[in-house]
Amino acid sequence: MEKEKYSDELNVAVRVVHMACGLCQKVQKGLLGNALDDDEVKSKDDDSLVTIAVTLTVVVYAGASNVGLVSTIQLVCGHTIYCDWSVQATVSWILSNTFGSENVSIVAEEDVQTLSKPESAGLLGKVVSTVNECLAQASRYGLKGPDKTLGPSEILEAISRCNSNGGPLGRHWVLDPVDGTLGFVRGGQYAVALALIDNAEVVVGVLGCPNYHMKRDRHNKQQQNHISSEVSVPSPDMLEEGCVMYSKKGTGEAWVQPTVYGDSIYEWPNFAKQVRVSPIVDPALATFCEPVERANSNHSFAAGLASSVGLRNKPLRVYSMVKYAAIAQGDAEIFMKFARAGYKEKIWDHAAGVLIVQEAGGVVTDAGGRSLDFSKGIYLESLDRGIVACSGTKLHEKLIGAVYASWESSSL
Ligand SMILES: Nc1ncnc2c1ncn2[C@@H]1O[C@H](COP(=O)(O)OS(=O)(=O)O)[C@@H](OP(=O)(O)O)[C@H]1O
Ligand SMILES: [Mg+2]
Ligand SMILES: [Mg+2]
Ligand SMILES: [Mg+2]
Repeated sequence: MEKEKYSDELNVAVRVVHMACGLCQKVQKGLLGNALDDDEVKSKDDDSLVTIAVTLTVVVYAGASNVGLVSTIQLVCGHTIYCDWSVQATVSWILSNTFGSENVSIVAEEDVQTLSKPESAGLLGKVVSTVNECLAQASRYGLKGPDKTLGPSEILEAISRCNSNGGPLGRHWVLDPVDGTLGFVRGGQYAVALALIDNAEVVVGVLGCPNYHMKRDRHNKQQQNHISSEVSVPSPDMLEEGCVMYSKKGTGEAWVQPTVYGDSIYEWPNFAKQVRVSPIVDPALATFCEPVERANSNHSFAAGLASSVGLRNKPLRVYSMVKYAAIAQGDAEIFMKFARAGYKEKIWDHAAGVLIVQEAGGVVTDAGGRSLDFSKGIYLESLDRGIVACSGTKLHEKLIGAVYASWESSSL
């Protein structure tokens, strides 16, 4: 692939995901209010994950009447939904405005059905003001925002323009405006995921992880800037909590930047640091991550595989595509997801993360060892049982072998 191919797309995608992370962080802060103090924010010993320890649910239950509980739950749902729509509108508007709406096909998670109803006027008002506030920051990221404030119909139009079904031919942007909804409302991990698919191949992947920090590395010699010619590199001790990870197909490289919004010490133009998967090949030293909710992945099947290949560490349960980011920067070696039979995985839940892990040196396949097929529309059709992402081929082969063996023995 020529070096410059998809550079403009990557450039814009990284910037708009940075903007969207700022939007989400503001909404999440509003959602959690002032209930969380600094000492409630826990860092793991290895500094790999930052997790807010007190979930919103606990905050709600502590001293709420049933009426209060119901209204708080409604508030939580409202916040989540308006954040998703706001990000989708923002990304859609920027992509269409930059590349021309006639050239842009976007496959995204949200639609405008609920938002267009008369009873959703209040919610729509919030989305409109949130999007305009975010787009007003566009120039800070080197992007062009609208000349005047967008009205409700323009915002609805931007959201509903993301109604492409993708497919095997041509270019399609793929967007999950907020992935890991539960993580978002619980003050934990979530991601903004944007990818570009060209003729069924993921060619650009960007993962915004507002609560996940880049690996601290005092002696990193590979700080570079792909997004701008100027760059400011502050002291590595002062790293903020959020990051944006990105990659372009065929480069063999994946990069991470700290987020720049809010109180961040960073400013655009931002610096970038290369990420690489973990070198660990011994299963006894490896860590696997998986979805938090049992409803989303079969924890006991994953535990069986883990023990049969000799994994000893406890699983790292993390919301959202941050799991792919964790593999890409070497915080964990394996990600497994085995949804219940009948559930069909959607392309926006994986496209960006898969490319980033692969370009950072990892391997991602279905549980039968086949590549994921992004050519069949919004679903990963014919996915064999689940997804297995590893930091390298040795661990991957062991896990796929274990899936095969467990299947054989269960069908005896
Ligand atoms: N039943 C079922 N099985 C498997 N997967 C499902 C299921 N239902 C939903 N989803 C999709 O999973 C996305 C969230 O995945 P996570 O890894 O964050 O799950 S978890 O909350 O940590 O358990 C989630 O993405 P978001 O909706 O963007 O949060 C869904 O697309
Ligand atoms: Mg999702
Ligand atoms: Mg989502
Ligand atoms: Mg969802």
